[in-house]
Amino acid sequence: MAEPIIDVQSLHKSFNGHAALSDVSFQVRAGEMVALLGASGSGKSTLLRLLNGLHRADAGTPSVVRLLGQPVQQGGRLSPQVRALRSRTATIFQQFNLVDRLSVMNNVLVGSLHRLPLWRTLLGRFPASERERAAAALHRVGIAPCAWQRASTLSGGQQQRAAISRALVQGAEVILADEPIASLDPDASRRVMALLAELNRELGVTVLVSLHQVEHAFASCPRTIALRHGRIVYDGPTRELDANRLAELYGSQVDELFDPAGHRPVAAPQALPASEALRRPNALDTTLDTALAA
Ligand SMILES: Nc1ncnc2c1ncn2[C@@H]1O[C@H](COP(=O)(O)OP(=O)(O)OP(=O)(O)O)[C@@H](O)[C@H]1O
Repeated sequence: MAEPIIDVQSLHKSFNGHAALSDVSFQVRAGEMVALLGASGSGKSTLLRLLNGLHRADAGTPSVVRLLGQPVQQGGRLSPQVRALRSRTATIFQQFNLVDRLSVMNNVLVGSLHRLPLWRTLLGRFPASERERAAAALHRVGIAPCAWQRASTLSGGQQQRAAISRALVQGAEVILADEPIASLDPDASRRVMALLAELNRELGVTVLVSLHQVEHAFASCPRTIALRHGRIVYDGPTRELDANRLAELYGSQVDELFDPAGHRPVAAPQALPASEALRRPNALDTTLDTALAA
């Protein structure tokens, strides 16, 4: 069987002597879409940050993280491959992490920086192939008409779709999404989750997405890994996580895992007309270097 694309063994992480994660082990295979479910403080963000090397596990523990068959860290020491692995892995954050005053197009082009020579990135001169790739990504996520707007003028759902386009332009093989819908309204949440599921299904991108609410795991993720107080309490088919099972696993915290609006089916992302982006000249690209350097 193929090597897992995410491989976590006996992961331990504490902050100021308090365990945030204890003995966490799991594997994710290429092409899976997995929900990381848990109430507030259960360790979801900490785990995702350990996966991309933004946190180190506790020194002296047997903690191992491997991504795409390469080591990220072991026993609290980062591997030299971390930077290279980050270019093959995209992290999507709750707060989108776009540069507000750059156009959506230029934010998305940031995904291509790891492929380009420094002089091009400093001059903001992106090759036509990268611009076409960015325009296609914006079209795919349904926000092509917004390509030349400032990122700050987009709605939360549109900003999150821009962040996902950046991951597409990057060519990420794995998307680690840290509560990507936590600040979105229900409709935008469903569309963003449907989009992640579409990319997983159609492009084979492996997705690990942390979620507060089980409804979204049901709608989009065949498998759920549930965390409670920093430990895995369930790892299996999402469909087997009924209300009784969740109550058993989470006790009084269970209410946090249900959307008060209830379970509704996920809408397919709306297909919008082709981008004007392909027709636009380079004019705004020159602002990119200044903004990135600031
Ligand atoms: N940088 C930090 N310094 C100190 N404690 C931290 C830090 N980051 C996380 N923690 C603690 O680790 C535990 C797990 O936090 P984490 O943010 O990973 O949980 P979470 O499941 O992502 O929560 P939420 O859903 O609220 O974002 C919590 O007790 C939190 O207070």
